[in-house]
Amino acid sequence: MTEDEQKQAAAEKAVEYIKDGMVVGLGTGSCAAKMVDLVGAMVAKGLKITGVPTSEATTAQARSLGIPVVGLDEVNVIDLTIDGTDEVDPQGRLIKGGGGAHLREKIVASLSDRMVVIAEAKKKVAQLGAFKLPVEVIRFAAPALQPRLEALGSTPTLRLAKDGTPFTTDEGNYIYDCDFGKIDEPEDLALTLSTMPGVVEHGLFIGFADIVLIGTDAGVEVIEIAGEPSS
Ligand SMILES: O=C(CO)[C@H](O)[C@H](O)COP(=O)(O)O
Repeated sequence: MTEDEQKQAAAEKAVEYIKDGMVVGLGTGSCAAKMVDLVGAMVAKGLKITGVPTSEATTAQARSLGIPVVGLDEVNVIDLTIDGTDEVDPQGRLIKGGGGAHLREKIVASLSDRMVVIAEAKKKVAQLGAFKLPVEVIRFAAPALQPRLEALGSTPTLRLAKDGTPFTTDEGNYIYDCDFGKIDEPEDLALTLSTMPGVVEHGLFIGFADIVLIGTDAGVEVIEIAGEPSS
């Protein structure tokens, strides 16, 4: 199976968790986009599914497919969120934010009854940290935060857009991609980053994933994660 086929297989398995009438958090990224396409096909067949998109890109995709989309002012409950990931470890801890949408993604996931994570096989890792941790920061604070992120043991690189200017998130912030090497204590790092003034959100998702679906050559691996508090 190619990576693309693995993503497609994981997305197809994920939409089996969607029932008629559900409010569904719609993730961001190439794997999530395949899931959104499938949700669009379900809506076209007559299922009543309402989407809560996690980015402007996903909002545009969902609207183009005829999926009714709402903001957080219009929903009380999000039944299920389906989203991709950049890394997932055996405890279901994630690094997200490769697409720069982890702020909205984490908010939507935190409001959801369940989070289903979908990915191709290479995203499953023994230990988090080969993927640089995205840390979204307020622009005003960016120059001051670079040395502070270095002091935590990382090499932070300001993410740039294709034109060489700083990449700006949907919320108008910057992102430092932080190379921490292997992350021994993700919970401690998550807490440290969350308490730094100027840091808006980091890409560590701990305690969010309920089910992880990994597309592999042997089919979709279904990993059920035992519940723990999220951070
Ligand atoms: O966190 C994300 C966006 O902020 C994505 O879910 C993550 O980057 C995975 O994307 P892809 O499926 O394209 O590899």
